[in-house]
Amino acid sequence: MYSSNQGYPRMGQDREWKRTLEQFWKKEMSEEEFSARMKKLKSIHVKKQADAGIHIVPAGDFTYYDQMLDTAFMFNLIPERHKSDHPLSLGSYFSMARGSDDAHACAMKKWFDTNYHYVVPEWEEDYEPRLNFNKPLEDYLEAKEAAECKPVIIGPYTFIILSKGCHSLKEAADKLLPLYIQCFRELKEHGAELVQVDEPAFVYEGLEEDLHVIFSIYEAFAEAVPDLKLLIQTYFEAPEAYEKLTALPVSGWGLDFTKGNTIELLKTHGFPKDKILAAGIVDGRNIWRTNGAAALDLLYFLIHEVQPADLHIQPSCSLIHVPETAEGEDGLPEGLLENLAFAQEKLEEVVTLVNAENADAREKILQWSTSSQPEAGPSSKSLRRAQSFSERTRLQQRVFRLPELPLTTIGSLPQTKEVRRNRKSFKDGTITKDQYERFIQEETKRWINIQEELGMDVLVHGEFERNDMVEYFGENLDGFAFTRKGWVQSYGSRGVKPPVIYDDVQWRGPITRDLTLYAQSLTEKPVKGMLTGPVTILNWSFAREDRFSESIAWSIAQALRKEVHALEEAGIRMIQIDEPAFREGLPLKASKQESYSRWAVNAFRASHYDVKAETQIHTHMCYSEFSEMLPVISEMDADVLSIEASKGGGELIRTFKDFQYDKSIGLGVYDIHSPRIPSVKEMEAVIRHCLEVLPAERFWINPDCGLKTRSEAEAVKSMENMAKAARIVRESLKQTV
Ligand SMILES: CN1c2c(nc(N)[nH]c2=O)NC[C@@H]1CNc1ccc(C(=O)N[C@@H](CCC(=O)N[C@@H](CCC(=O)N[C@@H](CCC(=O)O)C(=O)O)C(=O)O)C(=O)O)cc1
Ligand SMILES: N[C@@H](CCS)C(=O)O
Ligand SMILES: [Zn+2]
Repeated sequence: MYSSNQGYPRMGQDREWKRTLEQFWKKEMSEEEFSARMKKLKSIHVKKQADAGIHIVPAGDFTYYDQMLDTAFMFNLIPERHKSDHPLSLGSYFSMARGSDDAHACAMKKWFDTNYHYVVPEWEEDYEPRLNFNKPLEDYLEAKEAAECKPVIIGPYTFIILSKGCHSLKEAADKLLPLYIQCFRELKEHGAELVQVDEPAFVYEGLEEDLHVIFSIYEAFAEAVPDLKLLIQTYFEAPEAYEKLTALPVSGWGLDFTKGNTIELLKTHGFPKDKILAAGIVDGRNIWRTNGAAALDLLYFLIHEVQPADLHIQPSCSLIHVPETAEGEDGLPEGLLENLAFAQEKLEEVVTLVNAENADAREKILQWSTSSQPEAGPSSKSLRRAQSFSERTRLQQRVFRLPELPLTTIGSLPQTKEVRRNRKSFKDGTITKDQYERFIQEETKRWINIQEELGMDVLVHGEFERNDMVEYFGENLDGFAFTRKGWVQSYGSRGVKPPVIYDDVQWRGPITRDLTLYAQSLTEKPVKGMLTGPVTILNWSFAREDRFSESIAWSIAQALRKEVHALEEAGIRMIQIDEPAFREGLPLKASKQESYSRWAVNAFRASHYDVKAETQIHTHMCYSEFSEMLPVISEMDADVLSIEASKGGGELIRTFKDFQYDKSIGLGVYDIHSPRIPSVKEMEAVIRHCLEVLPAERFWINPDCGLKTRSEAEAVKSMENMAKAARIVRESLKQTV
């Protein structure tokens, strides 16, 4: 048996990777120094895995930004707008990721059901990809002296399925096939024996239709590089069409045994003889110790199915979804640390499992947490507002008297260095609570004035008091614990520190009321109260696994409802309950989606169902493909839903129209994740496209997410352009009346 890994966290224990990237972007470091530092970090990650005792260490998982972007760049899928005199320069690479003065960034989407965002590869018309360089090979050559390595690469099916702009799977596959073959040949020539080919898209239902293309791809690989062992890696669910798929001419399969019915599939259909099984036994998506007894049972079963020499034990997916190590996390509630396993601890578990024939190892395994099957907690109920949307909207229009195409923002305003430094000083005790709160108030006041000057119709307080939209609520509710360094990459250099839900969630008292009221006291215009919704708090935390998700979401909703009432009683009349993770939590298998949608909608509605008809409830979602989820989103019954519309907004709105979505829509007219400032014309065009589909009274105008990552100058200029665009359109609407 071998121990193996699929991918290592990139951030670095002290977020060295993030800091290196950001220093380079700020031009505080030369390209040579940047490359040298990144190379060093890459080798440290390889060494840490080898030192943990992992036999087969991945090479190629390290990136400067994102693995899908790397693959697109390697295959020369560089959109024309990002090409420069040196098309293979870091300038082009980061321009694709983050945009540049004259080129908008490539889109970002959630990676399956995770909070990690990948850069969406774009296929331009008639594009002919070519192999610019061989990234897995370069990383393999760098790593192979330090460890036994397995190059990893995103497989062609997944790469194409997650791309946009290609006409057909077949056509794109035909173009990519020779490039993959060249990659594989070069790897083989340089000594690689086994390559991990990530095909997580094999878990999607509907795969059957594509099986003939998938077969033709992998048959071509088998013919072209017969001596190289390809191991297809799937994760996050059991693969579809298991029996047919496992007949592919590859050397092995990586399967996730922590999700879906993978074990049943093997029990029913067996595992193909003489193939490698890379068994994902240690959950790569949570931070809990493995249930030792259950893992041993599974291991005994697998040993009977597969020759030990063909059995690799590994985490269920890449470890980029968990923090690097729990070592040093000594500020947690008593008894919690012993139950935690981050990446390093998970690798130790893998190594111990491989040694399970040794009695000491077995004893150790049996001491790991024995969390039982989840117990039922409170279950959700279907509660909803007493009045229909049309009744509510009539009353609300009388209260708010907003202009056509009302202008607003999504909540957060720039979290500048100064904001973060002040919070750090408060946490370190170098400034007092009073000083910190005064600073936050001053920043809020300054930005209320800026928003007034820019002509926003509905203002926000700016969320300056929040480290993160989930962590902050966790800190102010009972039942959550916080790590010091539990950072997980969210996109590019940005990280989140998901709180740990380890106990019953309870409301302690008003969280957002005072600052929202303070902001409201400074302006005649409405200020939106700003909350993170129950489903998002759940999905972006590491939740206990001895309760069903439905019960936890329901408890969070009960706590948030008290916050909603505290705001309403204080006179706040618009409340936004953000649910950006609502779509992301949707199970990957269609057959499991209905149950999730039911309890997720119930939790969202339970958080506010008994507010007054005049109280306007907003919600916001971002970076999601939710057109197929519109019936569910409509059931959430929010008065206003803000969504991304800057790319293909018109088409998206058409989907809303076709579905007869009847509530208001906030058009996210510009992409906030890029430092690029969109022009008035661009945003005007987006608004006009949407107006071709639905009338103006249905729309609000806003950015596509919060502005916390932007600098003050970028935020002000973009908001100014957005307001100009809205006013131009308003004027032309008046003239056509
Ligand atoms: C909306 N999004 C979110 C997602 N998930 C969340 N949990 N939260 C989200 O908001 N998923 C989808 C998207 C992803 N978007 C983002 C956007 C921005 C960030 C981000 O900016 N992350 C920050 C870290 C934020 C944070 O928690 N900050 C803390 C700690 C700050 C810190 O690092 N302090 C320094 C000292 C600072 C100084 O002296 O200048 C230190 O401790 O060393 C805080 O503000 O207090 C990031 O930097 O990556 C994430 C996801
Ligand atoms: N209100 C939050 C939503 C992010 S999804 C923000 O503006 O940052
Ligand atoms: Zn958002």
